Amino acid sequence: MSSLYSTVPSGDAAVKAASTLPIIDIAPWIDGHDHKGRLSAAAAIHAACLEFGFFYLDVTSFVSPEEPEELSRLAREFFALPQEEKDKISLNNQDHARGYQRLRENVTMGLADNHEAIDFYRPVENPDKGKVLWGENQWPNIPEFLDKYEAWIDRMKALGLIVMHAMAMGLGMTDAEWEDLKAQVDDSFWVLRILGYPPLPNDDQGFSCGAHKDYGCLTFLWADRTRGALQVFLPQQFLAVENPGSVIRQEGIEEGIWITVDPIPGCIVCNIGEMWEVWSNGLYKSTLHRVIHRGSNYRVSIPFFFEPNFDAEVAPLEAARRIQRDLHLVTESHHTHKQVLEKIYEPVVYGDFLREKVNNNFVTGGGKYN
Ligand SMILES: O=C(O)CCC(=O)C(=O)O
Ligand SMILES: [Fe+2]
Repeated sequence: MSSLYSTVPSGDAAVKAASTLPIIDIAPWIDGHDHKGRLSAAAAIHAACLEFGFFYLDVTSFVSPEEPEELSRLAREFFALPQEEKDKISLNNQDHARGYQRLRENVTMGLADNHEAIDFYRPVENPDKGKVLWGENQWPNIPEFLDKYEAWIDRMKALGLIVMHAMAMGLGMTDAEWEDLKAQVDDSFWVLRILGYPPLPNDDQGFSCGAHKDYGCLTFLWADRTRGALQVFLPQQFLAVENPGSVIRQEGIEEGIWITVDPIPGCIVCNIGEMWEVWSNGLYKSTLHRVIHRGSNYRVSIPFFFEPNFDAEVAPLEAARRIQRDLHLVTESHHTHKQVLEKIYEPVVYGDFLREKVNNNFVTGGGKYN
């Protein structure tokens, strides 16, 4: 059910091929009767969240392979249009969040990201483009674009609830606790992003997408076959035993290494965002990742961000606290665990957190990933 996968080394000296991200098959959660299968998928997700904050989800039982291929074809058709055509759905026409963003318009930590993108958010009642995040989505005028993407959004929303349920089981939540958590995500304020990456020139020291953590709940990333582009940061603590010689010191962040996470047919890459850090009271960490695409092709990726409801009050879950207390009993003398136990994450209302983030980025001229 869970297997190991080694990624291929990229040319970048700071990247080592040490990836062992698990592949977790969601099938038992699609067919209703395999309780044991569900439990072991839930346990595998729990282990992956403790260790990496990233894993592959095998979705062959849930998504037909042609579906995302078709989305990618539609995305390429849009990105191949003349600039003036693309600018007709610019996010500046709307609430500065929904719409098309030009190549290098997004800035992460002071550097322009070498990608273009279209963003869609959950539609709102009474849209008002003068209000942060409260405008209307702008769809390209390409036959079938809207229908195919809406079908994908519905599918990813359903997957979001499935993975959340599996995570609740992985944390040992009771049915009642799961119902409470479900009520925070059953009207997800989702985001769909369609990203287009021309190759980053060799002499460009920037990034296709700078290092960031996702800020929400769950990210489901479908990407085309391009290899060596997406990189995930693994802190040293998880690598020390396996491969002590390969740890690269990183200035400004923890020690660790960047691994490449290549696409696997039939799988999407799943990672957890900062809201899961709060729910799990830091038991799960959302992980830094970035994109460096230096190949010769135009890369397309389509992340779907399954987020909490806009008004969800996200606070540490009792189930995570139970696990932390158990850990504490096992390792009572261990200083780090004492600190973990004492630190309680501040609750946040997801919509307030998101609004602040978007506002700040707008004021500072920063980007989505700052
Ligand atoms: O394009 C990718 O592979 C990753 C994009 C990403 O991390 C994001 O949009 O948050
Ligand atoms: Fe991301």
